Amino acid sequence: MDIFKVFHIEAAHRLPHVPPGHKCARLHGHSFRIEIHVGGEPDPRLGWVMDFGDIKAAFAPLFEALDHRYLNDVPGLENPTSEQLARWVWERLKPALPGLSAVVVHETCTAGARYAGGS
Ligand SMILES: Nc1nc2c(c(=O)[nH]1)N=C([C@H](O)[C@H](O)COP(=O)(O)OP(=O)(O)OP(=O)(O)O)CN2
Ligand SMILES: [Zn+2]
Repeated sequence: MDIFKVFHIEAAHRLPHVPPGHKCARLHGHSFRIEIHVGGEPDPRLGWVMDFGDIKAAFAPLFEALDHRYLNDVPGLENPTSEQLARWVWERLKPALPGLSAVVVHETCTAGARYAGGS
């Protein structure tokens, strides 16, 4: 079973390593949608894998670090692509949320990245 909780983050960024003239070199912003997925078997009595509220509590420090920020200024996000953001969230959330199974970052309605550990 895989459960998920969705967070919305407003943030600005620019991509410093794109080719000359690429639009994403310019400062711009997104309403990022971040899905936090947790895997496991539902507890037989409670009927849930874990309380969605506990996912929210675990993600809270990261929400604070990302929401209404210039992502390039956040340590570890100097090149804030969707891929790097998904990995950044995973690495910081996994210790607090051992059942974490995937981090999905929607940068726009049509584009994003999914990270589930590994490469
Ligand atoms: N692999 C990646 N490619 C791009 C990333 C990224 O993080 N990983 N980021 C960008 C830009 O930040 C851009 O804001 C989003 O790109 P894009 O989907 O091209 O944005 P559009 O809104 O213009 O997309 P359309 O659906 O074509 O209108 C670029 N690439
Ligand atoms: Zn962008």
